Amino acid sequence: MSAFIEVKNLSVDFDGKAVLKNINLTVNEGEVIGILGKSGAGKTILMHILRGTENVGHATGEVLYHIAKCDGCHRVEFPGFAGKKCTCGCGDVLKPYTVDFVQCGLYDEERKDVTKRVSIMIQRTFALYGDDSVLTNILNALTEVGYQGTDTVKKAADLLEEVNMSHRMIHIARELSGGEKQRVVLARQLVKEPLILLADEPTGTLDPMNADLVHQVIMDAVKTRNMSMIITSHWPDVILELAHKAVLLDNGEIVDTGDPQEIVGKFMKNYTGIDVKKPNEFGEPIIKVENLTKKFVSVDRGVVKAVENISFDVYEREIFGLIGLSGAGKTTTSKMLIGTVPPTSGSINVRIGEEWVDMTVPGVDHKGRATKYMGILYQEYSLYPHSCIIENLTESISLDLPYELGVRKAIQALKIAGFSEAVAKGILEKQTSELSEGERHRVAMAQVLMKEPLIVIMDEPTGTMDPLTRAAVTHSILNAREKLGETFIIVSHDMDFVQEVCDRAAFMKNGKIVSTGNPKDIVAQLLSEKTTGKKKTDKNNGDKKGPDGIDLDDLSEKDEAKGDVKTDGGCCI
Ligand SMILES: Nc1ncnc2c1ncn2[C@@H]1O[C@H](COP(=O)(O)OP(=O)(O)OP(=O)(O)O)[C@@H](O)[C@H]1O
Ligand SMILES: Nc1ncnc2c1ncn2[C@@H]1O[C@H](COP(=O)(O)OP(=O)(O)OP(=O)(O)O)[C@@H](O)[C@H]1O
Repeated sequence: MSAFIEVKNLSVDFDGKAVLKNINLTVNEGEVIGILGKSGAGKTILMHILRGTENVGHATGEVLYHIAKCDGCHRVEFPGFAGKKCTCGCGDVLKPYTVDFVQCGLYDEERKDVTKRVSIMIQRTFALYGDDSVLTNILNALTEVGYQGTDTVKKAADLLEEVNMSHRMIHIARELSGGEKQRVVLARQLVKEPLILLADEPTGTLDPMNADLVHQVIMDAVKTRNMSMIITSHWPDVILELAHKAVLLDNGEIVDTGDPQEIVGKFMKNYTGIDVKKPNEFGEPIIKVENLTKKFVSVDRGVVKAVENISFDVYEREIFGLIGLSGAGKTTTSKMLIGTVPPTSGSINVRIGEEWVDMTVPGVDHKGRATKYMGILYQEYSLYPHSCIIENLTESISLDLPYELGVRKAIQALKIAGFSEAVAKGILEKQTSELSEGERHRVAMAQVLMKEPLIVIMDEPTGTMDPLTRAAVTHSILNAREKLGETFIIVSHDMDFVQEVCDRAAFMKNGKIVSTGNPKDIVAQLLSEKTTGKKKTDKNNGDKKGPDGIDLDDLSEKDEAKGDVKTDGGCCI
């Protein structure tokens, strides 16, 4: 295998602050490299440098793409093709070239020839035309790369088949579930016939079953197309399953490279588990939910029963988990709890002090009396982009405190959200764009905590966290509960987190709560349903294992049966 990319002594800084330090890395033709590292380690910066379509900080060193290129049509192939006839059929012979992304200007043709064949999937961002159908999204992608074949529609259909999305061709993109969106993103990227796929946390916020489906289609594409891939994931299992070689990035430096098993072991060596004791007893009920139902009317799906007749109590100081596959009704439930989505029927009462507040009655004198003591971290959180971090944690959320007190509280809240004291102090004056995705997510968590809520609802709080950061946050949540007596409702796909942090959990399926109890038992129940339908991918041969594995199309039909698509445009009834 020839070296395709060689990164030599690459360093990147922003105004003198180093974020990548002396990186050396080789990616061979068809090789899959997994990058592990804590939040803020520099994974995304490295991916963007390799993508080569934007200037990222101030870079020194070399990022060499060894390629074979046709002088006539500018087609680029792996270096091993040098001396062979051009693959586009133009008749010219491919010649060896090396392009250095550090030296070469952003708009230089030689760089653009290479970046045309580099694809990226970015964490938490579904780069799709939301109002267009899935098919139109792929046709647009073909137009964008200048595809002029007479078989454009067939080509688009083939790509959708490759990512197992043939059954969703005419669906509107924004109405797809997260896992489906990610598969369409992949199809759009495959249009470029990439030599390398840069996958930055492609499945961070998906439930285990959808994450498996996405990994499977990514891996199948990598095998059948003989692409190289660099994948970052905070789930060590993903690296174990997909990568030939792993790299451990820490604080901008590569501290180890080698066999994925060995590197994952090193990454996890400081993971000590959680030693905060959970209490056996809680206070009186603080939330009472009875026969709660929410129906939406959707243009293409008619009436969707997002939540159907659920009842549960949450006790003061309890950490209560809501788990279930994508589309089960968890987010809708949490939005009804905080009062942003009105229920179709049923009741939600929240106790503030000695008084019960009916959350179904709007107005400051009704549900408003409770909502000011409740905080929610949305899955699709956002920060104020034109304010720095300390402003985001104070003025922007109308917290009127003397500056020094604001800073003190902000540092406390950032520590609960998993930042060390030194890092918390260091980021206060930074703009949100200067933080990594995981760091921004944890600032949003701190923003919720700044308002001293009695009840905290967190929707997918660990989606962007590596296991070590997650352990720090688990610790802090348990400590916060012990010291401050807060009550938490945690909606999560992260089964380890649910088991570690929650006192009790409810399993939601098709809008209903099917069981409530000890988090370990509830997680086991969800996972047993997942494994019944799981098909594994082997990184070495791409075969789909498991005679009992069910077909992807079967799974999709199940998704459809449970209404596994979101419709922002749907209205409430
Ligand atoms: N535009 C920027 N200006 C200054 N610093 C930045 C900028 N973008 C990122 N950084 C810093 O660079 C470091 C690495 O960021 P990066 O996004 O690569 O982290 P990451 O490993 O991908 O983390 P995560 O897992 O949280 O996404 C972080 O400390 C971040 O604060
Ligand atoms: N505004 C809406 N209009 C129409 N249908 C909706 C709307 N919001 C949610 N739904 C549907 O309700 C069902 C439950 O969605 P919900 O987001 O609550 O599930 P979830 O369990 O939180 O999923 P995820 O884990 O993917 O966030 C899904 O079928 C979803 O498509």
